[in-house]
Amino acid sequence: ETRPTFPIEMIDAFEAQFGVTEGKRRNHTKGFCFEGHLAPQESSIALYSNATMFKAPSRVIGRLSHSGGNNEAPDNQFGGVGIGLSILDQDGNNSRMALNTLDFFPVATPEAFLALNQAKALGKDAVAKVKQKYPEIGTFGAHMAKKDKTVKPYEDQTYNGVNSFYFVDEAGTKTPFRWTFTPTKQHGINVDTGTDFFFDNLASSLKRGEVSWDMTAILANSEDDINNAAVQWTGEHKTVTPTRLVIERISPESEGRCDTIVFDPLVLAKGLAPSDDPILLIRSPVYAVGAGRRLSEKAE
Ligand code: HEM
Repeated sequence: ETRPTFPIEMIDAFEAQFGVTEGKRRNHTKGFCFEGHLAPQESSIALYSNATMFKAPSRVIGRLSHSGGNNEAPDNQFGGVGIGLSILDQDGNNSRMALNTLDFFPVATPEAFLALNQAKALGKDAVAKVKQKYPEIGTFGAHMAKKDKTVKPYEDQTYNGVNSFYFVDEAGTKTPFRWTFTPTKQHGINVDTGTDFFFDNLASSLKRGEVSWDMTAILANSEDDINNAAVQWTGEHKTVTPTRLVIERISPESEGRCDTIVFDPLVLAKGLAPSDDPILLIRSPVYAVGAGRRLSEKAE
């Protein structure tokens, strides 16, 4: 149970850390829109989920973005990136997803994430204190230190759901899983690089061929921690790839259809359900508070 003011405190912490770009998102601020579709793949998904999006093609409006609240985040330096999807299936149901390039989350609870972000606005000493209180931040830091820091365009990234969800079948049986979107090929960097080349690179990749990801679900083993996003699932896992995300076209936010969409991961059609992961459950009200601020700035 989190206090009602938590989402406001969380958005205030992003604003203290990054400042405000009026009318823009408070996190994942820099990005652009795309449109595309989902193409169903493995019919064995019917064992786990009766979602329409896995049976018939769906339309997608999405957004690719840099993590963090810096609207000038450079494309030519390593950093986290993300993808948001708003999926309209053939029965008219809408589902939303937002994934990023983390292998697991730095903290297990909303309270720890708030403390970490408030500390980042204050400086190194404050962050060191938060790290002492939440040792999982150290585990995460050690993992990130070993990660390949090669700059990759949005279309070459693997995106992870980080939080767990459930597939739900016709009988209501639930199967816990985590998403991982794997690019079906590597496109590489094909344009001049600078602080802003991701849009042009994706435009060029689209001209050369299909830009797509296999949307693979990693099914939980019995010992996996479902409700703790700070714990990575390791070892052998059963997977199923119910569908493929295909990008058709991209547009700047000012011209695209994604800008007013809130990629709230709790908007889910039948066949999918959220886990009890507290990090997942807090995202919905936090994104809503952020959306309230940015959309009212636009309305002024
Ligand atoms: C407590 C944890 C988290 C907080 C407080 C948080 C906060 C936010 C906020 C404020 C936004 C902007 C929302 C908007 O204005 O519409 C955002 C966007 C986003 N978040 Fe999170 N987030 C959290 C966890 C996560 C996790 C675990 C993931 C991925 C696995 C994720 C992926 C994304 C992505 C991809 C976007 C951009 C979506 C778009 O293009 O609008 N976030 N987040």
